[in-house]
Amino acid sequence: MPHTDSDFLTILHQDQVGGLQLVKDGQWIAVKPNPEALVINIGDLFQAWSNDCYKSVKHCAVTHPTKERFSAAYFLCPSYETVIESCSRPSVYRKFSFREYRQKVQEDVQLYGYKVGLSRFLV
Ligand SMILES: O=C(O)CCC(=O)C(=O)O
Ligand SMILES: [Fe+2]
Repeated sequence: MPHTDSDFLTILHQDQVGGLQLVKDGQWIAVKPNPEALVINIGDLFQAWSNDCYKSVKHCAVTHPTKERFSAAYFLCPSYETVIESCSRPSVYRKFSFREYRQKVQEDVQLYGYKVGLSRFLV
């Protein structure tokens, strides 16, 4: 399922089977598996905090037809009370708490079946 992560940063490890894909310049590309390396994904909060300077990457994990794949993800999130606001002006997004963000994501998924994400918080 293509998505962006609703956190600040994701630290990811995938084994040699691979399967992680991301969108670059409008095209899906496979992330070359390297069991010796960690993949660092920028999340939605990082994007908002940087005022869109850094983008939360759209990605997904696809399974191999015959080989089992293993991946482990660590989601770096602030406390729910943390207010996300960029110090750059003009600000692309209104300030919001992580709690508010998570609630909105959950609400949208329940209502529409998908995450709307940061565009809900555009100024
Ligand atoms: O399994 C993977 O390589 C990615 C998993 C992922 O994107 C996620 O859990 O948010
Ligand atoms: Fe993800």
